Amino acid sequence: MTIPSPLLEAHRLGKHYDGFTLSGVDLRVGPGEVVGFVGRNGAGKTTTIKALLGLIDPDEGDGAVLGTPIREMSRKAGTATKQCIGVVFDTLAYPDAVRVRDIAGVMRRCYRDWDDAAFDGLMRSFGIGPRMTVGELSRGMGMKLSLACALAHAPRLLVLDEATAGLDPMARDEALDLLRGFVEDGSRGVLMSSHITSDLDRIADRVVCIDAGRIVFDRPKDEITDMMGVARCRARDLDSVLGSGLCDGPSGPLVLRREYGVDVAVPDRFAFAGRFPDIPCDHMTIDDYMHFVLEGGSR
Ligand SMILES: Nc1ncnc2c1ncn2[C@@H]1O[C@H](COP(=O)(O)OP(=O)(O)OP(=O)(O)O)[C@@H](O)[C@H]1O
Repeated sequence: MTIPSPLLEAHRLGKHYDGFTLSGVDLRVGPGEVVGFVGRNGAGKTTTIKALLGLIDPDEGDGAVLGTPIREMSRKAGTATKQCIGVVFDTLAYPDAVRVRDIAGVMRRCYRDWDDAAFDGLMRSFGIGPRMTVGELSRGMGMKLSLACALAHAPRLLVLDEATAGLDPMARDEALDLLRGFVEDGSRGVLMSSHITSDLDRIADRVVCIDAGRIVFDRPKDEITDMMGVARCRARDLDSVLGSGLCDGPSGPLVLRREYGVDVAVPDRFAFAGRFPDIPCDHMTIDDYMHFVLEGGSR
């Protein structure tokens, strides 16, 4: 089976700032994929995204977006590629006095494949009138405007940095449906950084976690949420649970000590339940798994 060319890829990407180093970052978004990019505040998500989009120069490594090398993204070769990328950061890039309809006017001139009907339809469904000014939009409405702009120029790749942060639960549902629909034909992809891991539980195909500038896991989401479990053990169960061989992850067992007992990450919760029917084993969320990887120990 041939692996389709990635829409976005980074190899050993690095960037040094005073007090922070991004190092050895590998990342890939394939056609048809929604990739969730998670990590604590200051872990390096935005730095990675900016390096991929040519907004900052990486010090090490390389990568490509829609086949264009990332070091070309800020040059002439990147201009055509940028026509095919939709980017949403968590801040609005438009001045307060500009009306929504005027933004569409500017976008129409910037993007070859800009689709007025798609933009108008999205704005209607988001409840944002064309005469509203940017200054009149709430944070969530601003996010919706950015998302509509990103989607209405028919991109092949969407890069979203905390784009669902300001949305209420209903609007988030709507935005997640749009993103799922966006990748449905199998040719387009989404890279989405988010602290709202429940959004990623719902729509991500893969989850990549960065910590202190390094990738700490890159796993299919279903492997975490469908297969893995959190065994709620008492201290006296620990030796038999860890000795069973049913809790060994890629780098050994992952254990989190709690006030009431010990949580153990379980790669296959069905096998665990068969062997230890009396020990409660909950399904794992992305949040749980991040806690295990970022804060857990081996015992
Ligand atoms: N231009 C810059 N100059 C110096 N340091 C910077 C610069 N940009 C980012 N940093 C530092 O790089 C680190 C990573 O920042 P980054 O914005 O990539 O984190 P993040 O994972 O996106 O965080 P958050 O979840 O809070 O948005 C931080 O310590 C930040 O202070």
